Amino acid sequence: MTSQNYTSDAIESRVTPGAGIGVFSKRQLEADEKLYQTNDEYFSVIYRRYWKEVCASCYNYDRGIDWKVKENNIGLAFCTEDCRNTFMSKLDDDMRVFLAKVEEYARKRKQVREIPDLEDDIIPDKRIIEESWNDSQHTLLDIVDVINSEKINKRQRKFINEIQAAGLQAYDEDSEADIDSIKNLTSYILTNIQSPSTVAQTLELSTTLEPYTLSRMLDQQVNHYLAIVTLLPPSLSRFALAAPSIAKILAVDRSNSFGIWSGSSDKASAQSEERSELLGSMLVPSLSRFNHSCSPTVSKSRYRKTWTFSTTNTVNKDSELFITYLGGDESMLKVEDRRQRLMNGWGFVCECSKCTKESNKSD
Ligand SMILES: C[S@@+](CC[C@H](N)C(=O)[O-])C[C@H]1O[C@@H](n2cnc3c(N)ncnc32)[C@H](O)[C@@H]1O
Repeated sequence: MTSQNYTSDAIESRVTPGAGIGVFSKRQLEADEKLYQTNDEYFSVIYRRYWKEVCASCYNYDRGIDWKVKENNIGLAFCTEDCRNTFMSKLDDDMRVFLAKVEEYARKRKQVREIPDLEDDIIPDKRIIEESWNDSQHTLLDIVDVINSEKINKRQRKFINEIQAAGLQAYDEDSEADIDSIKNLTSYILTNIQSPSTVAQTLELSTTLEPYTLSRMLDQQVNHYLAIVTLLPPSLSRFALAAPSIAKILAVDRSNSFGIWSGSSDKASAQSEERSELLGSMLVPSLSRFNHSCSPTVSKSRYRKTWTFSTTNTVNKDSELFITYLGGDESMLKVEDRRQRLMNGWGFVCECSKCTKESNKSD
């Protein structure tokens, strides 16, 4: 068993053959049994396009209507004053300064017009990714030194300006994608300040997928991260995560995060997700030990920020429990197509009982 344990008397995490760690029943489970409900700390990002429509505190979304209660200087909106107070009470003055600086910095991205030549890009492999992040760790330590120096001299100012300028270089015509990346990386640091144990849990998760489809995205994320660290007030500089940890969290994020779909806010189902908009994403490490099966035994649903996991049928004691990583209609696909989607999206060959049975039949 690992620290990724569950408080429930019904389930626990255990090692499972071929797929790292999975979630198992500790006793016989009935159909429709609620297994786990969480409001745990997590990393999350509401995509820039939707920031005025999604309450940053409870994720309330009402058909795309803008919320009136706003904290403009940190780029967040709230459905009620209560939600604003709940959210803001968790931020001390230094955190507010940091988030306001990030918002100001992210807004500058919209003014960048220059699009680099996008030809001849490669997909970075594990070695290239590790080298890039490891190399950036030296720069990160230099930045932290500058932040903590009593008086910043001309040379140090120039160094910080260069780091910040590099973070604003466009890699995509869609400036909002860059802003989402800046905000997502900021949420890693914020979570490290507010809940270091969440970061520790996340670093324990396994993933089979690299987070980048192109090397310019890797460069850009390294540049974004270093620029964000320059914005930390001295008192918070010790919370800057080491660059290799950021690389790991990004990889886990890509294969473990749950989408925040507009349709699943008030009644969650795979079908409503299909028809709705993707408002953001959240990574909940305490829910990330469930492996995938194309014939799942557990369904997950979200009401605002609370996730509930329930059984779909009876489950014997000591059985592994599975959710599906695929959307509603995807479960109807042929085994080859399902496996391809899981390979593209999560980087593994699905060996679930349904795929194994169907692939034996088609051989
Ligand atoms: C959300 S995590 C699940 C927890 C993970 N097993 C762990 O040890 O942290 C997703 C990862 O689990 C593995 N996985 C999940 N379902 C699988 C399956 N049906 N077949 C093979 N590997 C699977 C893959 O490595 C995938 O990237």
